[in-house]
Parts: sequence; C-alpha cells; structure tokens
Amino acid sequence: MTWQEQKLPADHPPVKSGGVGVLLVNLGTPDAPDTPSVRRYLKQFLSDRRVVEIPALVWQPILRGIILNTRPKKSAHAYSQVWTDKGSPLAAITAEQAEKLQERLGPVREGDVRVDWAMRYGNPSIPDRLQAMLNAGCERVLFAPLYPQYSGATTATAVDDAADALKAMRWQLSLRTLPPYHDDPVHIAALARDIGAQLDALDFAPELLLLSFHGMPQRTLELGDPYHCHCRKTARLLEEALARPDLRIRTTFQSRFGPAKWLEPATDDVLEEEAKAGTKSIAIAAPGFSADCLETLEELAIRGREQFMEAGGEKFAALSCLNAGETGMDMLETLIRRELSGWI
Ligand SMILES: C=CC1=C(C)c2cc3[nH]c(cc4nc(cc5[nH]c(cc1n2)c(C)c5CCC(=O)O)C(CCC(=O)O)=C4C)c(C)c3C=C
Ligand SMILES: [Fe+2]
Ligand SMILES: [Fe+2]
Repeated sequence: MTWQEQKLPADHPPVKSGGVGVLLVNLGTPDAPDTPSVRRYLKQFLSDRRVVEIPALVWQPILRGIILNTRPKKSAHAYSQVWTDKGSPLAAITAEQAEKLQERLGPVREGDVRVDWAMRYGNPSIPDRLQAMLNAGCERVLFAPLYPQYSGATTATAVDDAADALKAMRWQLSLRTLPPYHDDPVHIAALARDIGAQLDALDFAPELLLLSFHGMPQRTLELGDPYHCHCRKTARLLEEALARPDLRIRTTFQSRFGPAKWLEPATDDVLEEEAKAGTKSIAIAAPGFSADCLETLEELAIRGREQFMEAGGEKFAALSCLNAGETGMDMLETLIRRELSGWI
C-alpha cells in the first residue's frame, strides 16, 4: 500500500492525538515450527542484503536452489524442540516484555505511552505495528531494537524497515531510536546481577563461564561493523562487574552459518576443546540476546550440552537471558524512560 491509498476504517479513533508509543523490536521467528513456515521466514530473513552481504545475483540462486530446500526441515525440527504453548520463545518473551513495560509506564489512555512489539522478519511486522500506533493516536514513537550490541544485520536493518514504513505515511510519526546499550552501566549491572544470581543458584561451582555471542562473518568486522567490538566490550565490562576472580571466563561466537570465515573462537569448538583439555564443569551465558530463543534454548542448552558431555565434560548449565524478569525489566524501563525524556 502506498501513502496515497492509506485509508482508515470507519470506526477508527482519531489519527494522532499527541500520544507517545514505544515499539520493542526483535529479530523474528517463524509462525509455526513446521517446514513451510520456517521456509517463509528464512526466505525473508536470508534475502535481507544487510544479513547476507553477497551480490543478489550470486546469492539468490544459492538461497532458493539449495538453502531453502534443505535448511527449513532441519530448523523446523530444532524449533519444535523449544516451541511453547505461547508460540516461539522469542515472540512470547518479547510480548511479555512489552506487557510488563506497559504496566510499568502506566495504563494506556489517550495521550499516554502505548507499548507494543514487532519482529523484523515474520509477524507482527514493523510496518503493521507502526501503522497501528499511528492509528491509535501516537505522534511520537521510540523505536527500540532489543539488541545490546549494534550490527548492520540486526539494529540497522530494523531501523531501515521502520524508515521504509514511514515512507508510506503522508503524515509521518516522529521517530526516535534506542541506541545500542552494550556498555551502558545499567545493562552491565543487570547482566552481572542476573548471571551472578543464576551462578549462585547452581548445584555445582563451574570452573568456566562461557559468554557466547551470536557470530557474524569476519568480513563484516573488516568492513567496519562495530558488532565484534561491542561484544568484546560487553564481555570485558561484565567480567569486571561479576568480580569472581576464581571463575575463568571466555568469550565465544556461536551459530556459524555458511562456508565463509565467521568470528572466532566458535562456541561449539571451545566446548569440545575445553572438555578434551579436562574442564569438567561449565556454565554458559548469552549476553548478546535480550530474550531466549532458538539460538540459546536449542543451540546452547541442548546441542551445546551434548557437545560438551560427549567430549568428556560432566556438568553443564545454560543460563537464561534477562527476558522479562525483574532485573531485565528494571533495566529496560530505565533505558526507555531515559530515551523518552522530553516526550513524557
Ligand atoms: C543477536 C544478534 C544476531 C546477529 C548478529 C545475527 C546474525 C546472523 N544470523 C544469521 C543466520 C541465522 N540466525 C538465525 C536465528 C537467530 N539469529 C538471532 C540473532 C542474531 N543473528 C536470533 C535472536 C535468532 C533466533 C530466532 C528465533 O526464532 O528464535 C537463523 C534461523 C535459525 C536457523 O535456521 O538456524 C539463521 C539462519 C546470519 C546469516 C547472520 C549474519 C550476519
Ligand atoms: Fe542469527
Ligand atoms: Fe543457530
């Protein structure tokens, strides 16, 4: 739909009435853990030129001819292992974060803050939720990609999508974006508190804590993407804030995809290498993810455990992300209120 065709239903509330919106955004997920749904999702995700930086003429035949014929079945199986009665964990947790943030910012009356959530790929889409906010009277929207570390493949493509949605509006919303918060003291303190509490609640004392971040092609670092530096900085500050001199801590990168060289060291390689070198007990945290998802619940908690145990490890714990827990919500509320200053 173009802005010339944009129409509102007859029973619609007045467009724009000074309201403020907050849109929490995450990566996206399939609608169901089955092969056709995963194929649809992967087609949209992996066709994004911010995610796969290979010329379309070269990449699209590989994507359509090979990847979309093989990966969806395998990934659907992985999704089915972590799917919940509220749907995909990533979507369910993001919805809960939005609900809890709404409670903290107050009930929605005209002119008040309206909190919603959207996904960059799949549903609910960013254009759909921005239009819904406009229809509900929001003149100003804080667009909040929930990625602590910035990368072109996550933060920037979400902002691109919002900007494209604005292109279709005659009377645009005013948009602010939440900056990356990888080194924000409020974020580091929340991670240290939450991870510290989870470590203390374990029935064993791990010899090693792995901080596993989602990987990216090494080339993106060479092209100037700050993602790798942001991950390293989060890890360094978190290690300082945890202040556990007896705990060895290592940073790794997970979810390698395709034949290109990705950021190293790879989480799966390190799990195996550590077990073979005699490390018996490990805890693993994923401070690059604001919500648990396939990559933490299946890749780390299920496959990571298998890899470590099969290579000789004995005790393994996958720690949760901040999700919609009190510590995570306190942090999110602080970051969001700060960005809303002057608006509310
Ligand atoms: C947290 C930051 C993320 C970065 C950076 C990122 C880069 C990136 N990812 C792929 C390929 C895949 N990622 C997949 C899942 C996935 N990725 C992130 C986050 C980042 N990705 C999340 C939160 C998720 C989980 C989604 C969910 O539904 O729970 C997948 C899909 C699953 C699968 O088939 O394995 C792929 C594929 C690339 C190529 C990339 C490059 C920059
Ligand atoms: Fe990914
Ligand atoms: Fe993965």
